[in-house]
Amino acid sequence: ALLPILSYPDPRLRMIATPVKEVTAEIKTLITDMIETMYDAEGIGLAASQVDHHIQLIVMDLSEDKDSPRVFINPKVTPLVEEKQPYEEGCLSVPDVYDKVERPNKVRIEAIDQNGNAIDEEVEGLLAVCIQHEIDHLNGVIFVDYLSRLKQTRARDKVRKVLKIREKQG
Ligand SMILES: O=C(O)C[C@@H](Cc1ccccc1)C(=O)SCC(=O)c1ccccc1
Ligand SMILES: [Zn+2]
Repeated sequence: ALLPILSYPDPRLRMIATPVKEVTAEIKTLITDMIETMYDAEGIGLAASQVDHHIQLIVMDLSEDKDSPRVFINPKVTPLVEEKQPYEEGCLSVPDVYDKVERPNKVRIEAIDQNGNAIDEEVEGLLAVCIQHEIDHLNGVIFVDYLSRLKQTRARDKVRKVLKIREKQG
């Protein structure tokens, strides 16, 4: 089922996600719904916080054909390089706002997948950028927090406008 995505500056986006103890049937259903919602919203990632479920769960799919979703539960990221690179980021909770954010672009990801198997990978590029963006969501951080006050104000105004247009479209 499609889930409603919370929009900036909704305070629920600032909640801290709790660790997943057991991958229950409910969580497996949530994973399916999040993947469907991510594709519908044309995103490459989605954190459970964005759909008002405050548990440490992320889904991502960077593939061309949108047919290889990845699930990260209780993810931990460790930078593997000192220097940070700028990358044009977007966010499904801040529609139509894109801006450069500096992040380490090579990281180690430790997590578990939906079957409880350990994930321990070194990734770089967009995958590294996206996983850090999603883990930020689990910690109540949104990419606009890294931008100037002026850009944050503009982002709030932009989201208000986009939501009004979407309401009219019904
Ligand atoms: O809000 C989210 O977490 C999803 C977000 C993930 C993300 C994209 C790009 C950089 C960092 C994190 C999106 O999918 S935004 C929309 C999108 O598909 C996109 C935007 C910019 C570059 C590539 C893809
Ligand atoms: Zn986001």
